[in-house]
Amino acid sequence: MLRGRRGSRVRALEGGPEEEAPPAAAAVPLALLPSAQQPEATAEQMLLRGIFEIGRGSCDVVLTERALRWRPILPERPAGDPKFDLLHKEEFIELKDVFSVKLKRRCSSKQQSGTLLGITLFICLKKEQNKLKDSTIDLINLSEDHCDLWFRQFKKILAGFSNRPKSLKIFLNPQSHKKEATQIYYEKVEPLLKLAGIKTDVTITEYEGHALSLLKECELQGFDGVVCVGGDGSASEVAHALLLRAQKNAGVETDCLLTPVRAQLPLGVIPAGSTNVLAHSLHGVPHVVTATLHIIMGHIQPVDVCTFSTMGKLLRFGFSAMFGFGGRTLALAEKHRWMSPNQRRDFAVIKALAKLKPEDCEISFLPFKSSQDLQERKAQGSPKSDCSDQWQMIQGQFLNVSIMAIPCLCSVAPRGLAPNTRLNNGSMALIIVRNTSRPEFIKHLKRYASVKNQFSFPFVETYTVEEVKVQRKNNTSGHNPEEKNEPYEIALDNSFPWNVDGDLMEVASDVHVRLHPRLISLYGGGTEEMNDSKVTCNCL
Ligand SMILES: Nc1ncnc2c1ncn2[C@@H]1O[C@H](COP(=O)(O)OP(=O)(O)OP(=O)(O)O)[C@@H](O)[C@H]1O
Repeated sequence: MLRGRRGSRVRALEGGPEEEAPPAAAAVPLALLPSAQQPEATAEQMLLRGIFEIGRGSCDVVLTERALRWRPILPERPAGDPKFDLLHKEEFIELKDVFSVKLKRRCSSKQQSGTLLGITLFICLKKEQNKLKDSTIDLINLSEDHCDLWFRQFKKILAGFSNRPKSLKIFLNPQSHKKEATQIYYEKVEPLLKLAGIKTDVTITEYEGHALSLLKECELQGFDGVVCVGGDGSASEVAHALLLRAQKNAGVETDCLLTPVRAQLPLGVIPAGSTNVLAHSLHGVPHVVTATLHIIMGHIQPVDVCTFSTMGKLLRFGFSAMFGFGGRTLALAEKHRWMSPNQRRDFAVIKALAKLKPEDCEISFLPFKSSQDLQERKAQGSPKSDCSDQWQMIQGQFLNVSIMAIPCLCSVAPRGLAPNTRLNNGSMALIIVRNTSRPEFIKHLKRYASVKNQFSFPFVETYTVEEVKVQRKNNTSGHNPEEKNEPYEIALDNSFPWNVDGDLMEVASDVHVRLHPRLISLYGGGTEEMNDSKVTCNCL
């Protein structure tokens, strides 16, 4: 059993912003508050008081609306004993960190339910670097009546957390990464969901696009959220499907989509793919138990989403995109699916570097206007819609262009591919890498893994934007007819692949990317800055 030090709170998770019960739940871990701000036990309404054995001794235990507090019961203070205060110090947990309660019984093969020993509380602990961990606290008391009273009170308190899901629709991609998603789900995720009393309905996807086609029609009434177990491709497909469904339900035309409606259900992402950029960005770490506990605790974050359209037609919803080097690397990796995920990623990076070529493009973008900027413009009498004058245009030869609504944390870029973007700051990062020599470009790529700024090169430009339009100019510069290439390589030389959330998107014409603030809610908690992350790409 994991327990806090004497005199301290068992260090548990801080609550998400939409945590509802108990009424006065704090958003900051209490242990971090100055002592004057910590809730006084006396100031809270006491619900129950009794004696339980916790750890090795009997304790005086008090349950209030927001915390469980206990103090060891010690004999009279011996005169001048300095250890007394230390031993007598109070410990506590906040109830918002409790996700399940069970009666604890001695296992017995003969009896159906063994002798009652007490109550077990299941709690969510915060570990280092954004990780969460489940743990237990045993409250030992052999009295059936006593335990029953406390057990019912804990159940009542847990039922008050209305933001926590009670029923989830799960999509699991058995082919993700090295085909371990099924094992991850049944060994690590399902036991925790069961413990928390969450009902599940699992669909194992059979082909690419399966989750999308099911989500068009399937009944979602009665579910509190949808969860995807897989990599970025799967998570993005489910997010896209939820948003399409929301437009259809609201009767919104998806062509010329200016203001899409929000997805109705929150999405949980359990990382089980080759790249887990979405889960990593959401939780600060691609950790299965952390992702599961955020879902169980009902921690929800609204997240910005982009629409990708061409000629007024919606292509898809997504969180991030790249073209140029990033698009070609993915296209090459997809052609070599038979290799292991790491092998094909390294192979594709090296091959794309060997055949590095710029895209001749015109990129127009609408710079991000903060609400303060807009108020100032309004005060000057210019409405928001009148923004044609603000579009800026860049033309040239670009080695790589990234358009990202989320920071895109991943193993090769622990601070993120777009570290200046947040999950819901209403803007996208536009990162443009102009044509340069291969060694200079490699230097820039290597910076993603280091603590140095990857953008401090004269050939890299970054913008904070709301909209981007990409127009590809005739591009024949890359293909040398004297080079002996495989047919797919010639096709790749002439194609214009986009990497949208790790999925290939081939588009013949111009692409319009527009940001939609807080369009979907994802299960996840706030993240701490990562500073000593390990980098796991060794191909450069
Ligand atoms: N049964 C299946 N067989 C083949 N492909 C599938 C199946 N189920 C889902 N897919 C598709 O596989 C694609 C990639 O899956 P996913 O993202 O989960 O794993 P990955 O490729 O290992 O990870 P990443 O996309 O993060 O690199 C998704 O676009 C999804 O639609």
